[in-house]
Amino acid sequence: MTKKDLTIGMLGFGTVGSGVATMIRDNEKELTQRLGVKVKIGKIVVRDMEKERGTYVDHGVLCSNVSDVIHDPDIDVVVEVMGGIEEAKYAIQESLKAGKPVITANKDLMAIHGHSLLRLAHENSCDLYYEASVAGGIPIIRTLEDGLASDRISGIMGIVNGTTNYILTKMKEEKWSYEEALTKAQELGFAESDPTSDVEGLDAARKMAILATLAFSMEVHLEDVSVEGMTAISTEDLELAEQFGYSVKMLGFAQRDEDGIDVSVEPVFLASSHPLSSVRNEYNAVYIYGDAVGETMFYGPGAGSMPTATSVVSDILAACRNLLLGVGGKRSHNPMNSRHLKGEDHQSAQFFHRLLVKDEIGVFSELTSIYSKHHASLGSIIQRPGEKEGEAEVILITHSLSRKNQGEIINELKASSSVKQIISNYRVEGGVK
Ligand SMILES: NC(=O)C1=CN([C@@H]2O[C@H](COP(=O)(O)OP(=O)(O)OC[C@H]3O[C@@H](n4cnc5c(N)ncnc54)[C@H](OP(=O)(O)O)[C@@H]3O)[C@@H](O)[C@H]2O)C=CC1
Ligand SMILES: N[C@@H](CC=O)C(=O)O
Ligand code: NA
Repeated sequence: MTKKDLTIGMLGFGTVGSGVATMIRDNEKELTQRLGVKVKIGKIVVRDMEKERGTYVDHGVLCSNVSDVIHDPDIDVVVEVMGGIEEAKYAIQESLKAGKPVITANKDLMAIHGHSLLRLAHENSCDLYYEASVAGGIPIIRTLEDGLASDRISGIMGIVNGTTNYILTKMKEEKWSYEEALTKAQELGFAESDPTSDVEGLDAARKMAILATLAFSMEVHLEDVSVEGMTAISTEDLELAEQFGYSVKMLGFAQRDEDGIDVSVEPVFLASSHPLSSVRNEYNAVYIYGDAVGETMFYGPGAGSMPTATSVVSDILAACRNLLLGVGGKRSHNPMNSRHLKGEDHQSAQFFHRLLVKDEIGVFSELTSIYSKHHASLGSIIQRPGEKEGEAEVILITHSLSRKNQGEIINELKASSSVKQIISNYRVEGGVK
């Protein structure tokens, strides 16, 4: 291909799209130097042509029809930053079929249709890059695809949703209510338009499915991720965690051993000494265990206009470079390992249980016999007076046990006449204190 300026067609001009346009304008010199040719935005598709735009844009480039971009022969690279599933999927498929490399920030789409879209990209000798879809400003996809490609990854633990980490930080440090913190996260623009997917863990689950696919070279699907949201976490739980040397974090896990893989998103009591415990506000961090490298951690902003644009524009550079060299779409999407999900009997973790029990002789020994019957040994067991006469609170931290056994313990505790309430039940990570 002879070297000419390259033209981007962008689908969407919201938080991310406007950051991309700003970066291409402000970093023009650096980008041109790195690529050897100039990159310019030729067209931008928006929904509302009349809307006031905070970022400068030549109104001649705005259009309202996706087809105006994907079928325009002058557009070399398509950037999908409009979000949603069906229309975005159609636009990406058509662009790839038309031989145009695509960059997307769309985690919702990649978590569901990523496998088929990546195959389509390879079949059409086009690149499909999606760095911004997980941990917006952290180059985590490149890290798994390239930086750690030589190693065998056995586990990932990550804070991959900025909204929930922001809420938990503000509830703990500023004593804000859950509602206040969520409203502020929405105002600051990190929460999804419907924040249910943030607080119920679905946004993090999508990101963990994408990361697990890359880490384990396996087709991990969104349905493979077990998800528990954060809405049941109380201020009391946060205080209690602190007293015991933990912080409460919404963590994504992807773990693999000889029994298979286990991918989850859940609220966790994380030891305060663990590096992920110090990740505050809307920041993201991904902790990766490789057999050879050992422990690594990648930290940075997980969302926001310019951090996310950094990943999108780096992807644009990579796609443009390949286009100029005529080597686009060479990376095949061909997971090496067949997917085998662990059953609950092979998924193990430690647990923190807080129970309200009758303050009577024999209750303590009944409790310990329930735990030992289900093969749970206890790291700590503490009894405190309850608020009412005749009640006591018991806090138990188990050693590692299977989720199956933990489920059986919970069922038995619920059925016991000595147990009035299971106040809280959390997975514990980072060592029993
Ligand atoms: N915001 C963030 O920090 C991050 C976002 N992402 C992902 O990036 C993508 C974009 O997010 P974000 O920029 O926040 O979203 P916004 O809602 O801010 O912007 C969406 C843009 O797309 C346009 N648009 C939406 N639907 C259509 C449609 N059907 N036809 C034409 N134009 C359309 C909108 O037009 P109009 O302006 O006229 O309304 C708007 O310009 C999403 O997939 C998101 O998950 C990923 C990482 C971080
Ligand atoms: N809602 C998401 C935005 C980025 O993916 C988050 O809070 O992390
Ligand atoms: Na990223």
